Amino acid sequence: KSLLDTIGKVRSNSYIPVLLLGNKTDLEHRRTVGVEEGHQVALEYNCQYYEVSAAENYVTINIAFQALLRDAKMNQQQKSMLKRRRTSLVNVSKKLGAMFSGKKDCAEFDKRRTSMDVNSPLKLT
Ligand SMILES: Nc1nc2c(ncn2[C@@H]2O[C@H](COP(=O)(O)OP(=O)(O)OP(=O)(O)O)[C@@H](O)[C@H]2O)c(=O)[nH]1
Repeated sequence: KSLLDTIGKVRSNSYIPVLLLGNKTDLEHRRTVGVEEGHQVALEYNCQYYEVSAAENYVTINIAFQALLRDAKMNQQQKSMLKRRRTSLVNVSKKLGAMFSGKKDCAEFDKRRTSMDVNSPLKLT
C-alpha cells in the first residue's frame, strides 16, 4: 500500500495507469491476502487488479499487461485530443479577438465571409 501511496502522490491530478498484481495463485493454501481485499485496494487506488501465477502460466500475466497498455494508450489519446481541442479553442478566440479589435485577421475574415455570401453570384473558377 505504501508503494501505491507514493504512486498516488506522483499522480496528483494527472491519471497514470497502474496495474496491481496478486502473484503466486498456485500457492492458494498459503494465501494471506483475500481476493476481495485485492479488489478493494484496487478500487481505493483506482488501478486494475489481476491475480496471476508467474510459476504456472503467463496467459493471465499477458492479459494483465495488455490491459495496462490499452489503458495507457487510451489515456494518451484522450490527452492529445484535449490538447488539440484546447489549441483550436485558442485559435478561435485569437481570431475573434482580432475581429473585434479590427486587426488584419478581421479583414481576412470579412473577405472570406463576403465570398460565401448566399446573395452574391456563384463564382466557378
Ligand atoms: N510458486 C510460485 N513461486 C513464485 C511465483 N513467482 C515467483 N515465485 C518465486 O518466488 C521467489 C521470489 O521471486 P522474485 O522474482 O525474486 O520475487 P520477489 O518479489 O523478489 O520476492 P517475493 O517477496 O518472494 O515475491 C522465487 O523463488 C520465484 O521462483 C509464482 O507465481 N508461484
